[in-house]
Amino acid sequence: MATRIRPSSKRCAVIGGSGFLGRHLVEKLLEKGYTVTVFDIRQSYELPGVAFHVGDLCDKQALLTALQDVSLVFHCASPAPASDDRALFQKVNVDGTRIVIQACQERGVQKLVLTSSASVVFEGTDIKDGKEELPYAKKPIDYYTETKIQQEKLVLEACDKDKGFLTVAIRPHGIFGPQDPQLVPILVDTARRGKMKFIIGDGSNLVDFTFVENVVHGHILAAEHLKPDSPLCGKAYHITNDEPVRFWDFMSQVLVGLGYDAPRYHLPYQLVYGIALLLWLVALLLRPLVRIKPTFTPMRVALAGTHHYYSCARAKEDMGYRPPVSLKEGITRTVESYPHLRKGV
Ligand SMILES: NC(=O)C1=CN([C@@H]2O[C@H](COP(=O)(O)OP(=O)(O)OC[C@H]3O[C@@H](n4cnc5c(N)ncnc54)[C@H](OP(=O)(O)O)[C@@H]3O)[C@@H](O)[C@H]2O)C=CC1
Ligand SMILES: CC(C)CCC[C@@H](C)[C@H]1CC[C@H]2C3=C(CC[C@]12C)[C@@]1(C)CCC(=O)C[C@@H]1CC3
Repeated sequence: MATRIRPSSKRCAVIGGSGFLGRHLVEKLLEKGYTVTVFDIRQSYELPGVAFHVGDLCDKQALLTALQDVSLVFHCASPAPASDDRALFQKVNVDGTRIVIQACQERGVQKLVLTSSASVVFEGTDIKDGKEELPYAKKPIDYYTETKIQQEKLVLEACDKDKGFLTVAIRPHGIFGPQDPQLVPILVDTARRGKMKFIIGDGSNLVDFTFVENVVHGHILAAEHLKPDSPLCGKAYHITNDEPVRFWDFMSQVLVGLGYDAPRYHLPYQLVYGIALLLWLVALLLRPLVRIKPTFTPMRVALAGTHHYYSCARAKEDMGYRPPVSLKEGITRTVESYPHLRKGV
């Protein structure tokens, strides 16, 4: 009987490798001596030593081609939460992830590391030092989160030590850092439109913002600790900066760092949430006629006005995780990376 030669454990693929987190992950993997294939719906950069495969992860044949001789797969592709497209989230995050699992199994991939999200347990009300044991949200805050829950379940349930296919899910929260197309750009855009004057609630709510390099570190540690006899198999792990911060202090530090004023005036949380809900309903009703994208969505108001921070004790215990970059340093490096978003530029 012919013996199957297993590909080197340092041959990996990053699905979603053209995105914000994916690109940082690819750069770190290269630095650590991995051979990297990127599979993404678009190619956003070129790097020596990286093989790009442009394709949709819902296309199994394209994935099978990209995953040839790969032993480790990172899956960090997703439509952007802001797209708010229910059918697309279902197609990519759920049906597409099923296809990713099948393709990995058919190609003899040994390890699959999924980028999930800590929001899979968030229902819009306070979470303080949340552990992984919290149940999945029964009422997820949006379609994106609803499909991230299904995606995580699919990947963790696929873990099969007997078949030599091991899976783990990383749940980051509030990723920020250089090249992020969402957090800082949204914030600056809101400030430039004069809408960053208000603090929703009393401003004391604590949140995790996680520097992108720490999230990358968590992914690589998880991949390297994922073995048949390790506790990681089929489990989810919070990866944070382990420094919960007041949501409005974080926003203010970024804004002030870029030359804008920090928000000052307080608005009652329930009032703003109610208005956001109303606007969302109006936008939904008008959708067949016109597409409106309100700044204050109920999801954003909930994120801005509640506590949501998570314990990463399990990652510390099982894989020796410690965040390498402090929040202060992360904010400084992030602010410096956006010279074009400074006030007056
Ligand atoms: N950013 C954050 O704060 C958090 C992110 N996450 C998770 O981390 C992961 C990475 O997020 P982030 O880097 O911010 O997101 P990005 O949007 O920057 O990266 C995702 C990448 O996946 C690509 N992609 C989308 N659909 C497909 C598809 N059908 N086939 C192949 N590629 C596709 C995107 O292309 P395109 O841009 O063209 O759509 C993009 O290049 C996601 O799974 C997200 O859910 C979890 C918690 C927090
Ligand atoms: C999961 C969180 C820790 C990370 C949140 C990322 C984004 C959802 C946020 C980035 C910029 C934020 C923002 C608001 C809400 C949350 C963000 C979109 C507001 C809309 C909140 C209400 C305001 O006063 C304006 C804010 C603009 C920036």
